[in-house]
Amino acid sequence: MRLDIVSIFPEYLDPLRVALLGKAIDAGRISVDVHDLRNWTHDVHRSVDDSPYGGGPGMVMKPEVWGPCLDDVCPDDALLVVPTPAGVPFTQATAQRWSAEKHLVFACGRYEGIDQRVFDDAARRVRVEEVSLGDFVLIGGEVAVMAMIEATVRLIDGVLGNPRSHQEDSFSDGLLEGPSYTRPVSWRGLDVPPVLLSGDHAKVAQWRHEQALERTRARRPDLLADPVKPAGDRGPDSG
Ligand SMILES: CN1CCN(Cc2ccc(Cn3ccc4ccc(-c5n[nH]c(N)c5C#N)cc43)cc2)CC1
Repeated sequence: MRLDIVSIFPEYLDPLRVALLGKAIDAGRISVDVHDLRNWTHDVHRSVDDSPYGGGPGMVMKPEVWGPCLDDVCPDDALLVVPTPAGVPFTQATAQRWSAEKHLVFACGRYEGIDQRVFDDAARRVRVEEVSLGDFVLIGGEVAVMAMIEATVRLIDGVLGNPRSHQEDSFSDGLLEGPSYTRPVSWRGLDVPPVLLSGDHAKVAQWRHEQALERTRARRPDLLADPVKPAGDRGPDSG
């Protein structure tokens, strides 16, 4: 998988080159190129933003800068991902779907966002997905992009040391995973649940499922509430 990321703070993406993702880059399983949007500016001040039409707070990022940048960075067969608070929710199913892509391009906005015409124009030749990391407001797209990339790339064969790790992810069976334990068997007066020491794999599996259900009921009843809702990713046409 090829990843291209555009930002006015390219150094913000440096953590992508650490640990497992760094190993995946070194192993050639993924390539990561980060582009400084200001390289596509035209003026001495290297301006990337301007006041919003119709008034309102803050500034909006200029189409005359983003357009030429995406013309250069995003080929027609890539998927262009735009993190935004107004996007379709990013979920494990989104990550699963994206993990099959050959080329992802991420547009990291700042200020109050990017002129909408940038994506309306891009959509004339590439697939565009405007996606939100969650119901909270960040200052820019970089943190969201790093989370989305990590969630997506870890699903690519060979990136995680233990392939079973993501096969038993939270959400993969629709439930939160239950508690985990390791040595020592007793710690500060707290003991590991005896069933985990029993060696009875069927009982361990049953107990873990019960714990997952109990935790999901307590913390995420919404995951259990609507059996009619489509189980997986509703994809880019979900409006
Ligand atoms: C008058 N209007 C003007 C717009 N604001 C909304 C608004 C728009 C952008 C920003 C800052 N920002 C800029 C680029 C960018 C990308 C992603 C995210 C982001 N935040 N939270 C997520 N889950 C995100 C993701 N993924 C935030 C971003 C902040 C607030 C309402 C009032």
